[in-house]
Amino acid sequence: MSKSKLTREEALNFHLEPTPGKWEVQATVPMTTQRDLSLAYSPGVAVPCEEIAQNPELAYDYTNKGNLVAVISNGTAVLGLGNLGALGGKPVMEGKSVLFKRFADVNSIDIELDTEDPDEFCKAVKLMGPTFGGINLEDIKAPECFIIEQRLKEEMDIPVFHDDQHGTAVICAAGLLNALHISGKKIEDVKIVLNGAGAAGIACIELLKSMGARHDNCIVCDTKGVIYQGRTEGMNQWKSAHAITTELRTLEEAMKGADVFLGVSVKGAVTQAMVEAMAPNPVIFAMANPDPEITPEEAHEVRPDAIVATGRSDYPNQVNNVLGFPYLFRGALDIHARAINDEMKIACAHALAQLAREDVPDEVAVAYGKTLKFGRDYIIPTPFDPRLIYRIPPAVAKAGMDTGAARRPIIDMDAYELNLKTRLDPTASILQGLSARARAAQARMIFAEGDDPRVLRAAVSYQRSGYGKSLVVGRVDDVKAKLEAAGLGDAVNEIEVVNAANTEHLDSYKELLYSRLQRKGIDKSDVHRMAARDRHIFSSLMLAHGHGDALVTGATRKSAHVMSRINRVFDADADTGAAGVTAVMHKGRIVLISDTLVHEWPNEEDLANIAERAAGVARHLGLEPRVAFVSFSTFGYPVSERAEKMHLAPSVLDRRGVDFEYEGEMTVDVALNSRAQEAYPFQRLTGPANILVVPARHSASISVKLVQEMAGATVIGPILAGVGQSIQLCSTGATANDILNMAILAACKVG
Ligand SMILES: NC(=O)C1=CN([C@@H]2O[C@H](COP(=O)(O)OP(=O)(O)OC[C@H]3O[C@@H](n4cnc5c(N)ncnc54)[C@H](OP(=O)(O)O)[C@@H]3O)[C@@H](O)[C@H]2O)C=CC1
Ligand SMILES: CC(=O)C(=O)O
Ligand SMILES: [Mg+2]
Repeated sequence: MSKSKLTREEALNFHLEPTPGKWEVQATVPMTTQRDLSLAYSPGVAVPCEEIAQNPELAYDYTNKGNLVAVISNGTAVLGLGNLGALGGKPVMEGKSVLFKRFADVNSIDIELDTEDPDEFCKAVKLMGPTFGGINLEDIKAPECFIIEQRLKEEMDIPVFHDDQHGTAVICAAGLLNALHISGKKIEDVKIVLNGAGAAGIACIELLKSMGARHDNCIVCDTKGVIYQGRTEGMNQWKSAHAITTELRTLEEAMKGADVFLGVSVKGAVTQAMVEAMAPNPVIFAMANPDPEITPEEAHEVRPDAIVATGRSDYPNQVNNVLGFPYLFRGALDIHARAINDEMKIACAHALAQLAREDVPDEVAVAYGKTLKFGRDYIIPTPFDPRLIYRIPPAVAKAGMDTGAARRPIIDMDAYELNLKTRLDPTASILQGLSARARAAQARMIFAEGDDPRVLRAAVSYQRSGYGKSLVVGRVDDVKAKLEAAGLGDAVNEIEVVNAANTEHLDSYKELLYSRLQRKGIDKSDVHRMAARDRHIFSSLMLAHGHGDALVTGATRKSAHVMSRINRVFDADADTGAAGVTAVMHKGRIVLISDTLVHEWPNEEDLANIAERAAGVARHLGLEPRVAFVSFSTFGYPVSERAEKMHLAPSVLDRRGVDFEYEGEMTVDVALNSRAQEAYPFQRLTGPANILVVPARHSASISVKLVQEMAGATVIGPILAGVGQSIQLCSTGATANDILNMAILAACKVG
């Protein structure tokens, strides 16, 4: 893991928490009552069973087959790491499964088969056919992968697709189309050197030849060097098909004057001298994972005119099959395809190439923290481009329908595209955007509770993920011991540990504190104790003096206690209009609830302030605010003294003339459900509310915790808004990852 700042510990922790591995199964139907049980299982389940037995096509309607893909491997070519065995490859296969879900809403499970025998492998996969809508073969070494895929394609009636072959080939072709366009060369004319004649290599060169590359212009190399006519060592029929008549014998010789280098071999297989010998404006796709054949830095050092791509996300131009397999299968599943054929793959390559040439939406620029424009450093869309989901599958589906691969053609392509737009979880892009903004902000983050191992892990992640400097308040020896116990011993030299004993600013901190508290019955010795011994106060003083840009605390003490300490230094209280806003995310929906932190029992003016604070947070998160003042009554019924302030709060906002939608009072179902809103045609919200202003802090806490515990919603916050300083409070049950998320919010100054 050379370039990125990921450490082995982080990689292991990521896989260990919150539960071992990377995914779990969830039911999509209610499973609560006796009746649910009778429907989901015996006797109700018998009905769809009988229907499907009569007409197998109905499995696409009554089971999850139509949106379920198996990622199947025997672990014989795990990335570029070699034969790690079936179990050794499982983390990669679990990873592919979650990528399917994240990028194309395809449900996927990984299956690791403990065999290197193609017959056994094929038999196992074929027998599983009824379960799945498609089979994604992964990380199976050549030449067995060719035999396996060919046989399964013949024997199965669902798409069988070896991702390392065709996924890679499709992305490589898309990137190459654009790279050649930029360097002003034609695919028919260029001399291509391919290093690696395995699964990925053979498929790449075949696809490029089918798109116009000339056989005699393509030199293929493997561990034995150039594959030439008459070579006998290390050969197989798939390599032979690409053998050429040539005197060249080594990769080094082949690279002289080459226009294009394609690497799907291993780390470091290419030297700077080889790259130096290439033709003007060379194209170098060093696609080996996790480390490329040559790094972009090394290539550019000797050839500044090169267009360089790798398989990694931490360099520009990520030529990686993650841009292909989710969308190829999405398109194929949506037409109940029998196969993914060449036309579908080529359509995918062209759609990807085309997308990269178009204007990049702002949200992508935000997510990557930089502007992307078609050119040498942007020849292929980035994996987080939100257009991929609605641009690539329609192209694939259409090609499948045009070539007879569809069992159920799509009639209305416009409706299909609209449907694809709604498939992705919007919360993922919100978090992604925040993370990019935090990275751009490079905030010096004060972590007040350096004696807590979760906080220390979050602080190390914050800094190592490139968000900025971590300033940890704690004792140096204690921090060191706790980092060592967490397996992060080397991080003690990276993060900065600050405390009253090692700061030169203690006197000015005390001065500020005294000036604020002298008329509140606090004397100088109290002030010394507070500044020197209370980490929340000490951290707040650091922030007040600009000795850090933002503060995260609250993981070790209840928020009321922490707020009282912060308020010694700042005015973060109800009188000054501060408010706590909690983001609740569930099933692709995000709702902000407020005030979850500051006001105990707000009046209508306070409620209007809270709405304004929450609207500000919503806009920071990229949401257009729609506020509902919620209660147990809707527009005055039932009449109740307790609901009156919720009834009056909208009129306070009317008076203020704010620039966002608001309405109330109403019950939560009316607020969140546009059907329920139809019963009140006069109401002014243009859709379901995304901000709920609740009557009191207890109802805020009850609502958040109820959806968290009952529905398993993801909760971020409370975000402290309206303080003028960036301070975020974690909950005492926060994990290291939750704390990191709060630091990211603090860095973005969301409050
Ligand atoms: N960026 C992306 O999206 C993808 C990247 N890859 C990467 O491509 C690489 C190969 O994967 P895959 O095709 O599945 O694996 P295979 O095992 O099927 O093939 C590996 C090929 O690389 C050749 N090779 C190994 N070492 C060298 C070397 N030093 N010089 C020249 N050739 C060498 C092998 O030669 P021989 O035949 O002589 O043994 C073989 O032909 C991996 O690094 C993988 O991570 C794969 C898929 C997608
Ligand atoms: C990306 C991928 O599939 C590989 O490196 O094997
Ligand atoms: Mg792979």
